[in-house]
Amino acid sequence: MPIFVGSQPKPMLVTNQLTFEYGPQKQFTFPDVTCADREALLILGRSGTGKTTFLHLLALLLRPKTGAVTVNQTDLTTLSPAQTAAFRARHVGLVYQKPHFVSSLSVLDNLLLANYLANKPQNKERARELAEQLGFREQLAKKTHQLSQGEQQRVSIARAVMNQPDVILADEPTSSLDDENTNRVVALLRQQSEQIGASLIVVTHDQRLKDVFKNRVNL
Ligand SMILES: Nc1ncnc2c1ncn2[C@@H]1O[C@H](COP(=O)(O)OP(=O)(O)OP(=O)(O)O)[C@@H](O)[C@H]1O
Repeated sequence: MPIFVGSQPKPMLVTNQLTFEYGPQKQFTFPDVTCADREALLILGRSGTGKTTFLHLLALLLRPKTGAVTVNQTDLTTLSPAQTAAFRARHVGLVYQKPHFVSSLSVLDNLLLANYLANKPQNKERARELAEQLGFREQLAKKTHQLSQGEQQRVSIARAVMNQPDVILADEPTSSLDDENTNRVVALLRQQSEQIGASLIVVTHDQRLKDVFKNRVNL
């Protein structure tokens, strides 16, 4: 259940007049979005409209040309690159379109890497608990490339919530999945974000998610 401050939910992530360009031929002006504390927001757009770009701006993996991104009342655009990386590691959980793992490490060590990058003690118990909940407990000792695509997706979700972030950002988490696995992944994202009290933002072109999320923005 969302927690309300007075009659208004507290904003967790807010963008203001974000623009970006890859070059003079590729310029973007994004709509302002607000995601309240502990709420879920779906950002829908066709392929090529800049969804990944937008998500990377929200995480400040890309710096906007103009505008601001505020997460939990911190304007990320005012932080240095080192401060941004530290803030992201502690407060933002990212589920990438294609999973990025360190292939030489086991599944367990990929999860623990999230703790390391956030400068937090390695929490094996949490990694095991998440693996149990997300159904890959038996795979922890394997290398990530030995997992199926669906299993890798679930490891990505676990890694994103290892540090109990304020916000989870997911890029096209369901586009390559069948209906059954789509429902499963959405349920897991929702369940995990509710469990840790995080806001959840999903960007996608997957129209199947349209009716699952009450709050929606079109890119
Ligand atoms: N590094 C880059 N340099 C130049 N152009 C880029 C770069 N990355 C993306 N683009 C272009 O910007 C546009 C938006 O890309 P983006 O990946 O954000 O779209 P998307 O909506 O996520 O697409 P998809 O749903 O197909 O993944 C595309 O036309 C893409 O070719």
